[in-house]
Amino acid sequence: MSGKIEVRDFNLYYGEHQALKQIRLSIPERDVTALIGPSGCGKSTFLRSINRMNDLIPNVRVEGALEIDGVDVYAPERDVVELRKRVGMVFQQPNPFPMSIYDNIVYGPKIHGIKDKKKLDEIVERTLRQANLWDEVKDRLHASAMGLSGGQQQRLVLARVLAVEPEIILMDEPASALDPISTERLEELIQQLKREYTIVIVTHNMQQAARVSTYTAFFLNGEVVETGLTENIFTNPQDKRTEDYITGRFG
Ligand SMILES: Nc1ncnc2c1ncn2[C@@H]1O[C@H](COP(=O)(O)OP(=O)(O)OP(=O)(O)O)[C@@H](O)[C@H]1O
Repeated sequence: MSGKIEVRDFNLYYGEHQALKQIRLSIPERDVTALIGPSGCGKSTFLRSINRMNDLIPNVRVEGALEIDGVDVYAPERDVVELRKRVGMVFQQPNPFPMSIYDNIVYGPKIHGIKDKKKLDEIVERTLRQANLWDEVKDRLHASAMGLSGGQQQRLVLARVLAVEPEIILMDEPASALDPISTERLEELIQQLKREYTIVIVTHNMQQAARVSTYTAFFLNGEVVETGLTENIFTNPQDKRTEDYITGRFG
């Protein structure tokens, strides 16, 4: 069975420096895949390759195949705007736009041509409910998003991503700037969202990977060393390097 995202012999270079080496990975649909590994091993680079965020960095070159639903993300005819609509992204630091909660969410749908006020209102309520934020903000939708707590901002960013109806959500250490309670809420949310979305999450926190993901890929020095069911990776790793990393011998 092929995955939602299929990666074969994928290489990425920053100028002369090869940051990803012969990546082979199959990422299943409607589930959570965690990318783990020590700092600098290429996790974020790989994540950004999926929605071509690396295109924004000069001198980046890629080789090999990275496909979503069997279509190459790097094909010359690929529409990058449409790609980023299908593949949303949440970063380490919550990054709401400096505008109201409401305007943050309708920003994407408006760009994609939705103008009807009733439809926009529906999108705001639906996505804030999906992000478990509605009850906390429903009385202040027109207040600035900058007044929300960090944890609320991260859920708002997620609602903003959901507003353009993506299929895949990429998360780059989404909880690393959050307190433990906000982290727990975000992890619960990831569990809910995986029924509908394909989620790929980079995390430094191995307990978090174990809690939220079904599949894990272990990266080291730009390569995928091992990939499989999270419980197998954590309890019965096949590669000595995976074992050394998950038992805390390095990284
Ligand atoms: N914009 C860039 N220009 C040049 N080299 C880069 C750039 N971004 C990352 N790199 C290099 O690519 C390699 C992989 O970095 P990347 O950030 O993907 O690793 P990571 O596993 O996500 O690390 P961390 O966990 O610290 O975020 C590193 O050697 C890094 O220095």
